[in-house]
Amino acid sequence: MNILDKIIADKYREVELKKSLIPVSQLESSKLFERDTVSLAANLKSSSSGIIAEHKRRSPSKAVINQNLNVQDVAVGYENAGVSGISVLTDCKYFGGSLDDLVYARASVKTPILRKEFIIDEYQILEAKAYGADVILLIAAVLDKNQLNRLADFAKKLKLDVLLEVHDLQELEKSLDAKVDMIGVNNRNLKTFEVDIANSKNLASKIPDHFIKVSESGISNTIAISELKEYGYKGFLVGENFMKTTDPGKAATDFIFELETQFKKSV
Ligand SMILES: O=C(O)c1ccccc1NCC(=O)[C@H](O)[C@H](O)COP(=O)(O)O
Repeated sequence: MNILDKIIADKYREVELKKSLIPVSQLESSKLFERDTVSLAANLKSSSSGIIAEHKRRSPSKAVINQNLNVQDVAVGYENAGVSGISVLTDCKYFGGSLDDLVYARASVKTPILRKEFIIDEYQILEAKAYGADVILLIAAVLDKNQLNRLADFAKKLKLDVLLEVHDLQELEKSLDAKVDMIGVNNRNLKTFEVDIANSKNLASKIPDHFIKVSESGISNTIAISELKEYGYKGFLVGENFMKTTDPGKAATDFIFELETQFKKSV
């Protein structure tokens, strides 16, 4: 069993337990459930920085990244830096995140928030809405075509944006009918943890133009972003590169400043 299989097996058990503890009616009656969501896709289409900055305490590939930060400080720091979106990991066992992190981040910023989770059931999409997310992630590696289409439709009905993540051509082809806003190409192979930015470049031409292209993982410098933009990418998910510092907000500010300086020099 690879790590992704383990995460998903645990996730099915976790979701069943949660369903038995908190009924759907309770999620639907939460105050945040009524909130108007903000579109990450719209932000990425406009001339925003394109950076989706992640709150990530630890991960299966890197163990501890940073356990000493307050999620609200991180979210506010990211928003002040001018990111286009904020990604909050809510998985506890493998990433040290929680739905509380999502609520605290939501309370502190207006920037669109992605619930970064291994979604396998509609219940988790209701949770995303009830705890203040604007966007959900669907991972093609762990869902069949019917599940992808069904979960994407469900999220869209709740006015959530959908980022659909693929790693290879087979996963991409299975995803093309889903009514999603963004296709994310993960540069990290979630089964082996190998990271290669070339993955985004290789798949770019296979993604139809009506999807906003997002490149995910292993992005550690602004040169990589300039290169990815030439392949049509509008969004860039960055986690560890910011979170490994003592001040992720400042790291994101410096990164976006460098990106803008680079852009001005090129025109
Ligand atoms: O990051 C991992 O080790 C990982 C392992 C198994 C499943 C998912 C994993 N990461 C989730 C992500 O997609 C990343 O957190 C995100 O793309 C940011 O990546 P990075 O900038 O490399 O931290």
